[in-house]
Amino acid sequence: MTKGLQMSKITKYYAEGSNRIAALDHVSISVEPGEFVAVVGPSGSGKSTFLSIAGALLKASEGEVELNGHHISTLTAKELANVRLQEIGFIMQSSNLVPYLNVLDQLLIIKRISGKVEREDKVFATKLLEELGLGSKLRSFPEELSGGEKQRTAIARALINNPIIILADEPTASLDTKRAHEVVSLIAQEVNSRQKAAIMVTHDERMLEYCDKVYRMEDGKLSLQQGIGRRNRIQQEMSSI
Ligand SMILES: Nc1ncnc2c1ncn2[C@@H]1O[C@H](COP(=O)(O)OP(=O)(O)OP(=O)(O)O)[C@@H](O)[C@H]1O
Repeated sequence: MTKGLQMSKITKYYAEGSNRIAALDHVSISVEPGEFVAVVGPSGSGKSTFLSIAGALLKASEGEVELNGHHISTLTAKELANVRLQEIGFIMQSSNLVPYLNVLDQLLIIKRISGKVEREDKVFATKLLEELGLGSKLRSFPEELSGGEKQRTAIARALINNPIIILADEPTASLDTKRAHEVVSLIAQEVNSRQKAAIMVTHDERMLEYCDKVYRMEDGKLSLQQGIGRRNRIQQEMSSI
């Protein structure tokens, strides 16, 4: 069984008048538990389409998506909604927090949607928030948080259901350089310590140093960028010894 996320020969067509355009063209990628992958590429190259298919928000026209060895391409809408809730953690450009919920409740609402909130859920959520440096902000509302704190809450929310994969769409778009580094290094740390598979779409070249591999999307085609990314760098250093 393949762990993590596997996408095989994914093609996505959109109708454009009487024509169809291939927004994704035979895209294949495998992301293992504990692996943090970046996807870069110009506007319109297919990154959002790719992330939507990886996140079970959009169906591929062709190809297979496997999450921890389970094919998700054949699931019903209801089953897909469940996969999104239980197995995928999303971190978006702006944190998308619910304005009238405090930081702790931002996490517990996710638990409430998936069932009953148990005492251990509260303990887990509190520990997670403390680990992400939000221990003193449990009762704060989004308007009382800095941009970095909002994104850290969003990271905690993405982790609360112990998902298989984390998908981050431009998570640093609304942050200054210092906060951007803090947020992406935290994602990298959590991905590593919790052994999550993670994909981050980014325009920010400075964030690539935290990623194990960097892929480039160009005209719907995805290719691995050699020589960039942490894992590549470690391999290069080892081979030069
Ligand atoms: N719903 C849609 N209907 C038709 N065409 C679409 C649709 N969504 C995206 N496209 C087209 O598919 C291609 C890929 O779009 P996509 O949004 O995936 O690119 P992107 O790399 O995420 O761009 P950006 O960085 O600007 O967000 C583009 O040519 C776009 O115009």
